[in-house]
Amino acid sequence: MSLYRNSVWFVKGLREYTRAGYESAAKRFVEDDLGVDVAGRHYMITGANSGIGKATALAIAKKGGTIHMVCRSRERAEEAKKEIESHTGNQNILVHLLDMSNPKEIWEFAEKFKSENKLNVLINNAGCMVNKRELTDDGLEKNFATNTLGMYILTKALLPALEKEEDARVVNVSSGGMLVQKLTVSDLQFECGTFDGTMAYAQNKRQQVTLTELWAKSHSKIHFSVMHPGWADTPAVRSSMPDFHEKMKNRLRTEEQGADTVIWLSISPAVVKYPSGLFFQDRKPVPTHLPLASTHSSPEDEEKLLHTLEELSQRFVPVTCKL
Ligand SMILES: NC(=O)c1ccc[n+]([C@@H]2O[C@H](COP(=O)([O-])OP(=O)(O)OC[C@H]3O[C@@H](n4cnc5c(N)ncnc54)[C@H](O)[C@@H]3O)[C@@H](O)[C@H]2O)c1
Repeated sequence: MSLYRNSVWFVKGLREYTRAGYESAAKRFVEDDLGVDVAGRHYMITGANSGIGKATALAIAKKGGTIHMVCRSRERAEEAKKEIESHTGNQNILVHLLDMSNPKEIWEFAEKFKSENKLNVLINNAGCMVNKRELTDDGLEKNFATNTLGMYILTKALLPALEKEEDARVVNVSSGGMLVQKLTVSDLQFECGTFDGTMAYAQNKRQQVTLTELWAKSHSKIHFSVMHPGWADTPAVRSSMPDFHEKMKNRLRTEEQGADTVIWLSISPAVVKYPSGLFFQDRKPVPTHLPLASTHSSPEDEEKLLHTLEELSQRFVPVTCKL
């Protein structure tokens, strides 16, 4: 079944996820959709110093939005901030240092952020594919800590701030790779069997889709979406998937093409015509399962994911945030 899923997915990818796939899809884009001025609105983008995150930050800064860049490295973040400022003339670009694999730091950051800022749109873009099973200082598997638990805690902690604002949105940058995975909740940190970084990443990205669907149901004041950027030529693809990059480099999307749907979901008034909780590719909702792939999960498993993440995340709430 896994061979079936991988083959169907790769053929689909060659048709849809490449640069040619983007160019073909872009023929139906409505130009006016991005014709908005978002001055006064605040956008938080995780992993905003490179790739799709930076292209998103640049485009939204051009439209006048205040950008909160959430990054790990001060040096790389400051360099990207300068580039965004000089390209756009927008001076409302703020850098926040945060390691998305450190749950305690995320809780602390979100508490402080909420007390000092407003937030209209959260863009969960930071992500990683670590190919060997590595643990963080907290003993968490690195892909899970960054892609699932970190994203869960940041979103959870910022929901009250988002709920206070008009037209609040959460945009989760997942991956079409999740189509090959069925949600697994019994082994969230990949302790059993042989570790496969690509599959761990795809499982995390499936979890992001499930979380988006669940949050959309329980938080009606916020518009949630999750998306696949296509296959874009970014530092992550170059370093984590060197063989794939080598074979595909002439067919990959640019970072801007990968970011297009993130930008559209974050700023366009056209988006809120769609129900909350959908999975998008090239400005269009698309199915979250491949045909005949048996990847549908039970409502019990989906609830269990939420419950397990909530329980785990609470272990890292600093005393100051509990007061
Ligand atoms: N490029 C693609 O083809 C592709 C395809 C599908 C999904 N994606 C997703 O797009 C998103 C952006 O990736 P990209 O391709 O632009 O790669 P990238 O390497 O340019 O960007 C990833 C960003 O996440 C940041 N990041 C990673 N771990 C972090 C941590 N612990 N704390 C803080 N920041 C952290 C990195 O520093 C970087 O800024 C990711 O979620 C990725 O999974 C990309």
